[in-house]
Amino acid sequence: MALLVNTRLLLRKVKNARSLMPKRHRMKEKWAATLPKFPPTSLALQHFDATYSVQLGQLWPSVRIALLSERKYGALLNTFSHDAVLEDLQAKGCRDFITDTDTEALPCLDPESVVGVEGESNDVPVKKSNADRHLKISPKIKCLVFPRGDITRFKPARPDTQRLLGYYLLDAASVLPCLALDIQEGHIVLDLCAAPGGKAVALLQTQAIGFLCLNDTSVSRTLRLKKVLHSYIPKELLTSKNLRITSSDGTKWGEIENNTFDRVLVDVPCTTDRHSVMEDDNNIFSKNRIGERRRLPQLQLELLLAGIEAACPGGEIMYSTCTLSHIQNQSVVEQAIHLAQENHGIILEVVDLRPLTHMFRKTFHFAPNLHLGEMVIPHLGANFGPIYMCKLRRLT
Ligand SMILES: C[S@@+](CC[C@H](N)C(=O)[O-])C[C@H]1O[C@@H](n2cnc3c(N)ncnc32)[C@H](O)[C@@H]1O
Repeated sequence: MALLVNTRLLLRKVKNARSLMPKRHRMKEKWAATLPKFPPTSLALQHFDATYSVQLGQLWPSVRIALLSERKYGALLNTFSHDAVLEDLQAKGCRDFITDTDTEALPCLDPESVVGVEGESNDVPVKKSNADRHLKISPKIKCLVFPRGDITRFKPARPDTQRLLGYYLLDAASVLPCLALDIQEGHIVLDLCAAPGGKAVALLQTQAIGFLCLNDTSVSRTLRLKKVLHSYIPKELLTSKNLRITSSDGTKWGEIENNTFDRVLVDVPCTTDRHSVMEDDNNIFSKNRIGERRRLPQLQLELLLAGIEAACPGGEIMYSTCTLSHIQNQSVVEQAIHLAQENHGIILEVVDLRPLTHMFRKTFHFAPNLHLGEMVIPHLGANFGPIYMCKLRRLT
């Protein structure tokens, strides 16, 4: 009898101890022998330690700590909702980081407008635009954040009388590519990898889009995207007059519909660094996804090239990821600029986003001196990102 009681006690202790363990060690009903020796989160961290310590140098230890700590969210305000959500969130201490900016103009931009690309392919010259000192930012997009160092969590949004939710929770830095895309009245816009739809909801807040094409190759994720749209956007704006939703392979888009769109968002699949070091589920560093991970830069390049072809001459393309990886960020952009010219005769310039980083420097930490594009790097005081973005303009 005593033995039975002791065993029960022991089992209860093990159960309690398990609930205190990090998520990766809490695999449901699995015996220790079947747990992977190196869980994907450890493999991801090993990989990042090896590559990012070289790439980011002295910055890596602080970025690493932030990546492994609780992330910060932003509440993208749904301006279609009838509830007084803005006032409510402001009363809780949040501020709209988009309107509450440093209005002081960017002091001086270096006059250099044509630069070489860093790395081995330095023979490819990249034309950089002369930066607009004052960025045009849609006054309709609002994203609320708690102050620096405050990691209060947002409550889930509630539906209003029309069943529309008041805000969409996301990494506040992922609104930046949407702001920088600079949607103007009547623009025809393509979001090539759109699911689950956070950025699409942000783009629609501008209320300026003439026609929006949303695409994602995954059928299940496209269904999620449709659900998200119905939870945030009034149904009269979700008709075939304004919107098309498809589940095609985005790499083939340029062959079907080229020279068409004023603005193209290419928010590609990537190693999703924060997820990869925190969650074992659906982790691209798991052993059975090695091939998929190795193919990512090629897929990203093909998607960006398709987006470039889909844009019209004069149109603008935003490439974005949520990884710190140089190979998935700057290298992809460099190669795309080169191949667009070689294979399709398309000449591109890189749009200087320094006015944007200057404007939002109170809210985000940006990587210093990036040669191509801009990147929000995680920081304990403002734990957003990583988000990389690079904007291209078609000159021909
Ligand atoms: C980073 S997520 C996009 C997130 C989305 N933009 C948002 O803001 O919610 C990348 C998406 O690319 C999609 N994807 C992967 N390969 C693709 C392809 N060949 N064509 C189109 N979409 C693809 C994935 O299904 C995934 O939903």
